Amino acid sequence: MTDSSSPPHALIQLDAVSKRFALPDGRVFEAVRAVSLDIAAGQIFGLIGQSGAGKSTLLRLINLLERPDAGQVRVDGRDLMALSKRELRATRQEIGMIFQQFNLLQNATVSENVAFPLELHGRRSKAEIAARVRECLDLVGLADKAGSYPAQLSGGQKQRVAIARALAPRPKVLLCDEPTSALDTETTRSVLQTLREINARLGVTIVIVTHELSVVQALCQRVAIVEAGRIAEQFDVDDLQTPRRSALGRELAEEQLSVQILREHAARIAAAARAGVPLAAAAADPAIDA
Ligand SMILES: Nc1ncnc2c1ncn2[C@@H]1O[C@H](COP(=O)(O)OP(=O)(O)OP(=O)(O)O)[C@@H](O)[C@H]1O
Repeated sequence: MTDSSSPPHALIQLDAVSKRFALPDGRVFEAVRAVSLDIAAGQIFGLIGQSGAGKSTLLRLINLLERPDAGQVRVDGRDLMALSKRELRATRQEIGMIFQQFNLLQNATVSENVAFPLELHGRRSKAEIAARVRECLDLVGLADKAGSYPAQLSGGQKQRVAIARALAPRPKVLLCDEPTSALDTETTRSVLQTLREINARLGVTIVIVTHELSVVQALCQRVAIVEAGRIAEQFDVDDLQTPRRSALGRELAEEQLSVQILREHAARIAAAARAGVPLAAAAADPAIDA
C-alpha cells in the first residue's frame, strides 16, 4: 500500500511525532516533541545531540520499538501505526537495527545468529537460509567465523555479525544506535567503512544515532541536530556555506573545515614531493597545487 501523495524520495517520514515517558515520581517527561523529519531513500542520515536529547527514542520511533503518543510514522509510504501486529512484524523485516552492545545470542554461533531473523519469519528452506547467511557473512568479511561463538570475537567482529544479522532479511532501512561507541578508533573506522559499502552496494538507507562528530563526518550525507526532543536544525554534511544555527552544527562545520585544510595541506606536500620541491617550502606555498 503506497500513498501516492508521498514524495517518492522520502523513504522515512515522521510527521509531528511525540513520545512521553512517565517518570517514577509521577511526572511526565517529553522525550520527543512534535518532530517532523523526512529521510530520503538511499541516504546515510545522522541524528546527533547531547546525552538525553532524545536521539535514541527518535530512532526507535522509526520501527515503532517506541510507539509515538502523537503523530505519524511512514516507512516506504506505509503508515506503521495503522498496521496490525502481524503486518508490523512483517514490515519490521524491512527495517534492520543494530545497537551499541551488539545484542547477539551468546549461546548461538555466528551463523545461527545471522540465520535467526530468517528462521523467525517467512517460509524459507534450510538451504535458502544457509545461502543467505553465507552471503551476509561475506558482505561483512566474516565468512571464516561462521562457526565461532560471540565470546570468541572482537568488538568489531561482533558488530559485523550484528550488521550481517540485520541485513539477512534484505531490509530497506538499517537503524544504527551508537554502533561504534563501544569500539576503539581503528575498529570504528572499519565498521564505518562496512556501513558505507553496504549503503553503496545495496542501496540500504542508514539512520545512525551518534554523539561522535567524527562519525557524522566520516559517514553521513545529511544530519539532524537533536536538542531537548526537537530538531534544532538539519543540513547536508557537505554544505559549509549555509550558516549553522546550533552550537553542535557549528562545531561540526569547524571540524570539517580543519579536516579539509589538513587534506589540502597533505595533497600539496604530496604534489611537491612528486615535483622534487623541499617539504618545508611546499607546506608554506599555496601555489603548489595537487
Ligand atoms: N523508557 C523510558 N522511561 C523513562 N524515561 C526514558 C525512557 N527512555 C528514555 N527516557 C528518557 O528520555 C530522554 C531521552 O532519552 P534518549 O535515550 O532518547 O536520549 P539520547 O539522546 O539517545 O541520549 P543518550 O545519548 O544518553 O542515549 C532521557 O532523559 C531518558 O532518560
